[in-house]
Amino acid sequence: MSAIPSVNLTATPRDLYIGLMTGTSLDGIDAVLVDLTDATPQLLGAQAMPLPIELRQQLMQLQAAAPDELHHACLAGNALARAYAIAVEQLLAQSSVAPAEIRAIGNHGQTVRHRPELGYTVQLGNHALLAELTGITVVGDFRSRDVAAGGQGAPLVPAFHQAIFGQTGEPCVIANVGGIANITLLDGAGGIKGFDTGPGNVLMDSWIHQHQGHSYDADGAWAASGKVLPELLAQWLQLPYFAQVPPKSTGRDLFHADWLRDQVWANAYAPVDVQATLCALTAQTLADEIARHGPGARAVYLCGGGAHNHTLREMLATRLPGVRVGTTALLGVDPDWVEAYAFAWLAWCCLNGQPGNLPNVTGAQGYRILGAIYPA
Ligand SMILES: Nc1ncnc2c1ncn2[C@@H]1O[C@H](COP(=O)(O)OP(=O)(O)OP(=O)(O)O)[C@@H](O)[C@H]1O
Ligand SMILES: CC(=O)N[C@H]1[C@@H]2OC[C@@H](O2)[C@@H](O)[C@@H]1O[C@H](C)C(=O)O
Repeated sequence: MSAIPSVNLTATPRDLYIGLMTGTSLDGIDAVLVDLTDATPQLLGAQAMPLPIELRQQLMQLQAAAPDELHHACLAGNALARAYAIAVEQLLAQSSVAPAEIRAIGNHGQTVRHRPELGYTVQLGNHALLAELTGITVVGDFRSRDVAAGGQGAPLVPAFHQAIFGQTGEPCVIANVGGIANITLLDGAGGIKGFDTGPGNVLMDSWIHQHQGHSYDADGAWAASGKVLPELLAQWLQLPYFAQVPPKSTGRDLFHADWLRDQVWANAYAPVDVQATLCALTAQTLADEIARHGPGARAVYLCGGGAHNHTLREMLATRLPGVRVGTTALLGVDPDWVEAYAFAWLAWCCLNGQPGNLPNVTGAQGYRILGAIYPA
């Protein structure tokens, strides 16, 4: 009698992670579920959840000095943790995955101050409370260790971009256009550079909100109906940040509504032309830095919400003749989920004792394991 073949009914455990991102646009929570079991990571689920309006207002106020801000920051951190927990619950329900199957949540938190030159960067979000509410291990506070090591603490996505998009075989750029824009220059032979180029959508969002009441310029349609003001653009391009050599990072600390108001108050510009000029500022600063630091780039792959801004894409393509301009969808990852995906990956790095920073990008003294772990 031949032996009955044994069947292994125990499925190999998957290495599942959740990534949570609330970025400088303050538009909402991006949550992704990813499988990092092997060398071919997979995005299994994703969803965006708007931030409750009062919490968004609280967070906006915390971007600048405000009365009793420590108290309000702690309360906002708690409210964020509750909102993150809802996003996690919805993501898991939608994906039919139980919390116990998740190895960890990589939680970026909400940046309210970024002052690496003073030795600190602050991302709110009560990680301990999120671990309590979800019963899942949370890894958070990814930037502080890099800052402690003398780095900018940002951008952190270049290592992830290299890991996931590094096989294109040609020099290319991944450009994340969120509130702030950052680029990763991949030379096609393993070399990586990366830094923040300046404003992405943050000023455009603020201006259209002030003049049209919309939270953003859908597809860049309003900007497309205005004309770029060359003198105003030239004035903005004088800002020292744009001439600074990397490592460099920035945020709402530099690019905010008051800065914009100071720039335009003395002239009766048509608001629509200011919008067109702000769009050109984002495109021009991206193009200038790509030409300066990645002159051989053959393609630019956009991600972040700005990837949906057609006017911005056209302005960028015009300023980079001979360079293909598309989105990371061409590389297999939906541009809306790249950042949250990166923080799931950074949580994996932390739990596996791998460094998450690139010292030549952030300026840190060396590779560091990033993040603080709050076990389930
Ligand atoms: N259809 C669209 N057309 C034009 N712009 C859009 C569109 N959809 C989203 N955006 C822009 O993208 C922004 C959100 O982008 P994203 O979520 O990548 O930013 P973030 O993660 O908050 O910022 P950061 O990367 O700086 O932390 C919105 O505020 C808006 O300006
Ligand atoms: C301090 C901070 O939150 N910086 C963000 C912000 O948003 C874009 C740009 O500025 C980038 O430096 C960074 O985020 C991405 C995810 C990063 O660290 O790579």
